[in-house]
Parts: sequence; C-alpha cells; structure tokens
Amino acid sequence: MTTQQLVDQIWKKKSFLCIGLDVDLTKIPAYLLEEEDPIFEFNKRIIEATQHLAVAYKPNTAFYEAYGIKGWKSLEKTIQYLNTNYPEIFTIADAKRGDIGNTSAMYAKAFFEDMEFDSVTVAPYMGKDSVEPFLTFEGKHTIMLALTSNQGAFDFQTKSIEGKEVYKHVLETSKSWKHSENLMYVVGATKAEYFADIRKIVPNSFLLVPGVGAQGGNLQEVCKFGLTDQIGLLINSSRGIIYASNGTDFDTVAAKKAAELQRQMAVILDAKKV
Ligand SMILES: O=C(O)c1cc(=O)[nH]c(=O)n1[C@@H]1O[C@H](COP(=O)(O)O)[C@@H](O)[C@H]1O
Repeated sequence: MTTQQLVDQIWKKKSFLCIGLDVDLTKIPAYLLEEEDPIFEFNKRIIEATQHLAVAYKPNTAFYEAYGIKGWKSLEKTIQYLNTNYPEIFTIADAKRGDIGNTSAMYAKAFFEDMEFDSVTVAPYMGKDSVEPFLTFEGKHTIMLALTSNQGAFDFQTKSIEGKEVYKHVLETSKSWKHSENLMYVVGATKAEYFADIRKIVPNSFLLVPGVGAQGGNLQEVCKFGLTDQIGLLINSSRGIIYASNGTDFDTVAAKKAAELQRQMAVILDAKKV
C-alpha cells in the first residue's frame, strides 16, 4: 500500500485509528474458548465491528508466538482475513525485528512476502545494515522504534551522545539510508512533549503512536505537534478497545470505544480541513 492510499483512507473514514490485536486467551470472553480457533474468532469479530472506524490493525506477534504453531496459524488467518475482506486497511506486524543483514532479509520476507503485511516494526539498535533489507520492498513500510512509550525509553533513547539524544540520532541517521522513503517511526503517546522536536527532524514521516488508552497517553496532546498536512499519525490502542468488555457484547463495546476515539479524530481532521 502506498502512503497516499493510507492518507486517502484516513480522510474517507475521518480516522487515523489503529487497533492493536493483542489477543490474550486469559482476557477474551470464556465462551470463545470453545471455538476451534478462539484467537481468530475474537479477531474476526473485533474487525467486523470496528473496520469502519479504524484505518489500520496491528497484531503484536508476541501474542501469537506465545501459543506456538496454533498462534502463528491464527495470525496467518487474521492477516488473510484482512487482506481478502478489507484490502484498503493498513496492516502492521508488530514484531520489532532487526538483525544482521541476511537475517533481516529473511524477517522481511516472512512478514512482507509470506504473510503479506503492509508494514513491520523494527528495532534500530543494530543500525543501517539491519534495517535496509526491509526498506527494499516496494509498497511496504518499515516502522522503526524512535522514542518508545515505556519507562525504559529513558534508559538509552533520551541519553545524550555528542550533545544529542539517541532517539534524535536514530531519526536523523535513518534519513540518509537507501529507500528511507519507506520508513515510518514509533513514538509513544506518553511522550507528547517530545513531538515538536521530533517533527523538526521528520516533518512529514508517518508516526505510529501507541500508548493511548491503557498506558495513559492523550490524543489531543499528541496531535498538537504530531499532526502534519498529510496527517502523519496512526494512533494505536489495543487493550483499551479490545478488552473493554469480556462478555458476549465484547465486539459492540470495542466498537463503542473505537468510535469515541474516531469521533475525536474527526473533529481534529475537520478543523484541519478549513
Ligand atoms: O511498537 C509498538 O507498537 C509499541 C511501541 C511502544 O513504544 N509502546 C507500545 O506499547 N507498543 C505496542 O503497542 C501496543 C500497546 O498496547 P496497549 O497499551 O494495550 O494499547 C502493544 O502491542 C505494545 O507492544
């Protein structure tokens, strides 16, 4: 999917919401456990209830890998379901990969070719040759961690090297990499006060922003400096939407939670259009 197609979908749905499909069998409604594939059944119902409100879905692969081959099959069925029924929706494999070049090339193959995700999250720690293999795939996007939402972000990412914070080095350096036009970045919603500085370095790049909802990040705060002319933001919420109820109404309650965020986004987009 091209960035323009993503932007078109945002305007059409008046939403830049990404829903995280982080399925934990201990949190989903108990009656779904009787299904042959409870994870896929849960995802299918969440997707059906929310697809008009969200422009992206982000399964975090940890929640599938934790269940072995069965979990991997559920992930495969989920991405196939999305690609078949909602090809306009942007898909993110949240796998946080990155390794020496030939290994990264295989990770890229796994998520872009075998699974046919539109994008994958990667960690920048191993540098240019660990990320560039992902960038060579046309029409695919690589979402690199810049400033993460967790407390541990302050352990390394905000530390200064040669007078500049590490996350700024990550953003600046990556701009010189081959096919850097295929890069997006992760910036946590809990780090709203950093967005102005981040936009000075990457004024137009799309940012995946997790941390709204369960982690306490605020949509309006993020948008104040994060929003660009082409929107440039995908706001993710996982637990705050998919586990809002664990009763038989879990999908309709999830849709209600998604709609609350989407309505706020529509107001922000309408104000931008004028
Ligand atoms: O790359 C991510 O998506 C990510 C980066 C980050 O800095 N913080 C973060 O929470 N995430 C992911 O975003 C999702 C957040 O989930 P909730 O806190 O339940 O909304 C999880 O899948 C996290 O692994």
